[in-house]
Amino acid sequence: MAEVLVRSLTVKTGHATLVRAASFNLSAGELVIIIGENGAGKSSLMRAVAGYLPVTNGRCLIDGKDIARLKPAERAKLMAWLPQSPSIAWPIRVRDAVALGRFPHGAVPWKLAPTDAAAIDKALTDCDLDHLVNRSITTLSGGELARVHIARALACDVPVLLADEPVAALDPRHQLSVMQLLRNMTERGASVLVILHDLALAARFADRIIGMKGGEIIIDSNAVDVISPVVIRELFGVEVAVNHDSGWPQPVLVG
Ligand SMILES: Nc1ncnc2c1ncn2[C@@H]1O[C@H](COP(=O)(O)OP(=O)(O)OP(=O)(O)O)[C@@H](O)[C@H]1O
Repeated sequence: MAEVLVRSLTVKTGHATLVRAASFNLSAGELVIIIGENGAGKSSLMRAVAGYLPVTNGRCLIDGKDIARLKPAERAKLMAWLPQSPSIAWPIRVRDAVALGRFPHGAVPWKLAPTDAAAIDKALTDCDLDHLVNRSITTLSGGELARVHIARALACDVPVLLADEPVAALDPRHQLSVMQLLRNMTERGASVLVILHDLALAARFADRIIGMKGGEIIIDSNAVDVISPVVIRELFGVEVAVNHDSGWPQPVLVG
């Protein structure tokens, strides 16, 4: 279990400010979802939290330790980051690609401890990849490959998971099952931060939703507060009607 505290985080590159004074908490057992228009700064914020983008001002702490000061090996034991467009350059088998997720625990694919093998097998099954374990990743469809990357992140089995649009390439059934997997992780105590463009999925699964615009956090609240016509108009410049019949706010584009 781990807690992430982000305080007044600013990221600048050249003359551009990608993230401006962002502050939020990600506690153990929480699923927090970031939404916002293209270019709002969501990925930049997540990359900075993950320690892969230099922070200009502010701090990002994990259990009180400054993430930027952690050695990569220490950080990898605490936090997994699934980028928006992950890539593995070699034509390796699906199972070996997922096994890469066990590197932070000292595993190598040709010498897996029983705990490593169990984590890999569970991630493969959870991501509906059992029938593809021996396929080369270069032969997979876009959605199948996306599920391999998600499985690799799940196999890390670390306290904090950051995932940048993990379900964008998935069909509705796999979108729901992956979001449910993330929810299950939080129920076991993990802290999960996800970027999503699907507002209905965000509303259904999030404990909190962070709305970003122009590099700033505009709102950080529950789904009912964020998925409202006023806030969605401010964040995205579109009109929505919101239906609450299913127990969570479901936005529908209107006009
Ligand atoms: N190295 C850079 N130099 C200049 N501008 C950059 C750089 N990296 C990112 N940006 C800009 O910063 C802004 C935020 O980018 P970011 O990738 O964080 O957006 P995002 O909210 O994740 O968008 P999307 O929904 O399209 O993935 C964008 O306008 C992008 O063009």
